[in-house]
Amino acid sequence: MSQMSRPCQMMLLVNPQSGKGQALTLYNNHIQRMLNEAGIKHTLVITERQNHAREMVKEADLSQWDALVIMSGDGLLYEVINGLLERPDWEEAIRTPLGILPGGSGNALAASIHHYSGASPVTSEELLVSCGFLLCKGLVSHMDMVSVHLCSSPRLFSFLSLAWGFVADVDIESEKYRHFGAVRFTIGTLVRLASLRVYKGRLAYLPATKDHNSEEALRSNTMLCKDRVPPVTLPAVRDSSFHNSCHSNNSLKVRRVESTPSRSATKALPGPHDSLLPPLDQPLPDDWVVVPEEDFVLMLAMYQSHLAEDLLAAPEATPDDGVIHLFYVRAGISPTALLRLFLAMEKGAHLTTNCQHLVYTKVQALRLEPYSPKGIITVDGEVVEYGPVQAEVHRGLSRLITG
Ligand SMILES: Nc1ncnc2c1ncn2[C@@H]1O[C@H](COP(=O)(O)OP(=O)(O)OP(=O)(O)O)[C@@H](O)[C@H]1O
Repeated sequence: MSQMSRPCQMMLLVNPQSGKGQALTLYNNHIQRMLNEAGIKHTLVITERQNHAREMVKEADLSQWDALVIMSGDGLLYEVINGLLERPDWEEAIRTPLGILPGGSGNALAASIHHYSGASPVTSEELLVSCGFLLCKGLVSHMDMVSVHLCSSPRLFSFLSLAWGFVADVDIESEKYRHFGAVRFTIGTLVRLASLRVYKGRLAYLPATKDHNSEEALRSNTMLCKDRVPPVTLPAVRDSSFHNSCHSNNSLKVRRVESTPSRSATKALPGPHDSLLPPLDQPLPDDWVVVPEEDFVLMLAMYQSHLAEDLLAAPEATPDDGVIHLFYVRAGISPTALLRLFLAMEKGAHLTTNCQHLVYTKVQALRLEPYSPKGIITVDGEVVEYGPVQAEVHRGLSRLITG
């Protein structure tokens, strides 16, 4: 963790439609004064439509900005990260410190940052104030980034989660309740529990090793991504008003293949090289583990602690631990037992419930091949192309203001 020179020029992107549609009011009532009192100059940018933020950061002169801060749900940060990684100078661009202030209904990253600070859980409004304070402190950590390959869409980058089955369905089906705020997930969970279904597919993963998530591994990535040098001369001041088994080892290694991982079709595109993933249509190397079951209720890959404000899905996760926290729930679990798991998840206690259907393991990469022709896969809560998907973690690739 390093001390950021006080963010002298911050671009604050606010999505006025996020969550209950109150992000601008929250900015005016809480954040503007906090930033002004902390002496942080910021330019307010109100996003006007989908992909506005993505296009803006793709084109922006990043030397003018010490930090890009998002006040919205996680969806806007997802756009910003993918915009940065689409730039020809992606290696430098992705080192721009990123911040988040909760303005959506999920606010998973904001809740994770609050959790990493060691503070006890808080209400939604208190979370905003807490994240505001952490932002003003301006400490920057590394944050893992996961590259995600889909069948025919371009590779994309994820900072939070990859979901299939129950969690993805609840996330998307509950969007119609987003004006209720975080309660939307509870409503969505109850609705989906009433018609619990089984999702068929094949799941495989490359287990995490001590070596790959060691401090040395982070340092080697850090050497590639040296901390951003603050601009020497700052532009003129901007007007801020412009505006268990839970556990695992029952999996079998099965596939044997001749081929070694080759660079996939994305090699000409910006972004880091995925050294662990063969092309999606090719077999996996034999050090991958193929899960023996093919009937699931959910698959959830997490790289931050929180799945939503009040869902501590991966209690052990830290922003730069270099691992994907992989959970899956096997078919056969009763709706009551699944509800119990989600209730326990509010305190991160689901891993100690002795649920025989829940499996948790840490991985470096994974591949999922759903069998059913239709369904939902989400990346950071956004719907992506449905079909085979694979992902690889890049330790500490980006920078996150964690306070
Ligand atoms: N002015 C706007 N009008 C409509 N959509 C917008 C606008 N600005 C941004 N967006 C889009 O809204 C989408 C959702 O944003 P985001 O996830 O940040 O909020 P949310 O959906 O309310 O939050 P959550 O995911 O926590 O429910 C993003 O894809 C973003 O591109």
